Amino acid sequence: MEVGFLGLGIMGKAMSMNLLKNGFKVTVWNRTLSKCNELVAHGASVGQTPAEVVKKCKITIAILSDPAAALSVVFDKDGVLEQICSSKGYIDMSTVDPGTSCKISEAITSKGGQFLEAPVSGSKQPAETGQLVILAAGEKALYDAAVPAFGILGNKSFFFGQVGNGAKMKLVVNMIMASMMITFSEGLVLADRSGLNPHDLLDVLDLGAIANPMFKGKGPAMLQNNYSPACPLKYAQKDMRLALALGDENALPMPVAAAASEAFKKARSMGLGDLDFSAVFETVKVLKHSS
Ligand SMILES: NC(=O)C1=CN([C@@H]2O[C@H](COP(=O)(O)OP(=O)(O)OC[C@H]3O[C@@H](n4cnc5c(N)ncnc54)[C@H](OP(=O)(O)O)[C@@H]3O)[C@@H](O)[C@H]2O)C=CC1
Ligand SMILES: O=CCCC(=O)O
Repeated sequence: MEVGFLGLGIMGKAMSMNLLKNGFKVTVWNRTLSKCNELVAHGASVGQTPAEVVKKCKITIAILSDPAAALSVVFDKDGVLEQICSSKGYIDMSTVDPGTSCKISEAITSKGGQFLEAPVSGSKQPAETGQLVILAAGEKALYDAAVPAFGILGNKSFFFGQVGNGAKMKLVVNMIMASMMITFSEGLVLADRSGLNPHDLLDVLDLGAIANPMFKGKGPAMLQNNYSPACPLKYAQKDMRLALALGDENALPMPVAAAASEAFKKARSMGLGDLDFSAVFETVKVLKHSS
């Protein structure tokens, strides 16, 4: 099966590599074209534009930084819309808001194409090992056609019905994750300031009811000030912004998420946006020092 792949960042590079290694023919495109070279070395073809990729492939997958990037790749000159047609499908796996997804869906379907949103839960390592959780919604026939690819990229795929539901699910999950990261950071600092060993706290947490892969995976690195990016902080802040907007639309007060969002904004203002989102720990350390 031949698929197109747009966006070779942390996630897209790992995901397209998995498809290649598992027998898919893949044609890739990235805004910075030089990032295609590593995939070419593993057998990928390159399209010079998103339109060229769509022209060549029956199904094209994208995973791009944010709503502006997702829209640009579809609507701008040489974009997806120029070549999408009734025999083709477009799957956007970027984390965006439901409104952005619906806008892309309307444009694709108005030209006869099929559209699926399919954001993912899981970060760099699950992308590398094909262990993502895929949160799809939109055209069911395209979902069914994509199941073989999703089986390589992830260990579980969900289909949530109409476009927007996948985006909403992803934002709810990431809102919980980012809020947990703030509480975790405060706990680590509180343990330290009150005379406990924060490494002991990690051990205790891992044995109890709130043990989870995020605390276990990121905690030891955070205590060493190691924030090598798996999920860049600027995206966690983007996701909090989009999740709070979803809360606004539903008139839902979310005071904990709002406070967490402010911490991520603070971290970006400190220049930490390209580090892993666990670097928000630095804002908690600063606040606790100054009080
Ligand atoms: N990293 C993670 O752990 C996870 C990330 N996500 C989501 O997946 C998406 C991608 O994340 P990730 O791979 O980490 O991000 P990266 O920053 O590593 O990659 C971003 C990609 O988007 C491209 N891009 C940015 N702006 C534009 C634009 N205007 N036009 C065209 N292409 C553009 C970049 O191209 P270029 O190389 O030229 O800059 C690059 O290919 C985001 O929506 C993120 O929220 C979801 C789950 C986990
Ligand atoms: O969007 C980033 C999510 C990271 C994760 O699910 O571990």
